[in-house]
Amino acid sequence: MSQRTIREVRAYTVRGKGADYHDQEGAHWIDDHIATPMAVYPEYRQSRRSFGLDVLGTLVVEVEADDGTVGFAVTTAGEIGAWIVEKHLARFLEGRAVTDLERIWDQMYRSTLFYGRRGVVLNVISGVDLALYDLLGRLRQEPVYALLGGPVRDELQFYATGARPDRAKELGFLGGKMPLHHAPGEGVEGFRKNLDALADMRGRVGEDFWLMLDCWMSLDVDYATRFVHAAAEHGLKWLEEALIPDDYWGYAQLKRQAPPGVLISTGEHEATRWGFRQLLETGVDIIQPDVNWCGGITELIKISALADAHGALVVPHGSSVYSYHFVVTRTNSPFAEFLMMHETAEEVVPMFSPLLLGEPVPVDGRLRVPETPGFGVELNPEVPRERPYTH
Ligand SMILES: C[C@H](O)[C@H](O)[C@@H](O)C(O)C(=O)O
Ligand SMILES: [Mg+2]
Repeated sequence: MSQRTIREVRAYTVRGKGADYHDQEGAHWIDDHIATPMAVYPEYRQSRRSFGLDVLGTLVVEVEADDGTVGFAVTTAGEIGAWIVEKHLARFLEGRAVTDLERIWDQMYRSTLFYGRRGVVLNVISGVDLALYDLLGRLRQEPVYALLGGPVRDELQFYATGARPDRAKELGFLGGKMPLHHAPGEGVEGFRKNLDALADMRGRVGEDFWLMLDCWMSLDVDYATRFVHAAAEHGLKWLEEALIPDDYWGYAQLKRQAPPGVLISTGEHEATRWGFRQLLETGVDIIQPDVNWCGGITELIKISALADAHGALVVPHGSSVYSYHFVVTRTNSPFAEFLMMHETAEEVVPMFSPLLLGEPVPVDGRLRVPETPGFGVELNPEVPRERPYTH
């Protein structure tokens, strides 16, 4: 490949499903009275959309090389993300070599420190970084996993996240992770209902199937400690994201107080090597960076190495093909998450459906990552998109 440069960067928005998988319409298990940090306010307990979980929508970043080859990626950042790409970040890419991944990442990060560091800005940086990897793969005619050192295993194995771990077992997954439904504000009755739901599912799936609970930042240390001890009796494999992401001290305390045998996991709302350094120092067992949000693959490489040195597993949150190409290259990521986006979590559907064409899904809980160049997916031309800003 002769030295290619980047000709143009473009940002588009898409509404409904796609990379913002919380942007669903109608009844869906992912918005059915799930415990959240907003559950301290009773009026926001039933629906996460009621407090705006779906406000961002999907961002599509396209990066075009000087020979017309286009790489792209999708993430959760919507119109605000499109503005950041077009009005701020494009300057660090256009005219640069397509191989300048480290310098471009570093300039995007340093130049946004005064309003960035985490959250939506890191979602956007991730989207740009992933689009660059996609472009590089397409230009070299190689899958992204080959750019990352090649696979360490022939296929991925998945656990499923959704309301129906019993169905996940029938579909061949390693385990099932359910949302916790009741937050501390729902009192003793809520605590009991949370435990009953776990006990009931344990009864349905039998003794050996992995069962995990996702608390989506809703608990406090006292509740989480009491709950994880009670849940250990029902063979809980891990308790996920029990506390708000900023409470590193709480995670350290929870890890110290948790019973041996139940793992403590977190990190889907954490970003960058510095955020994960703080998290790893708490002693948590599994970190769950989302490659669409934590800084992209350029940053996930660093986060993963840091986790390996701390003896922690890296099991990335969701993010479909963007995770699969990474997970298959790392021994400290022995399995992956599959988020069940089917309304009742009874069937396997592509996570970002209908936005991507060629998005692979696990069969019998397993997947051989396709060898197609880049991330191996295309944008579905039938999904309407808009370019709200230009530069
Ligand atoms: C099911 C959870 O509440 C979230 O919607 C999901 O994104 C998540 O936290 C996960 O781990 O998949
Ligand atoms: Mg989670």
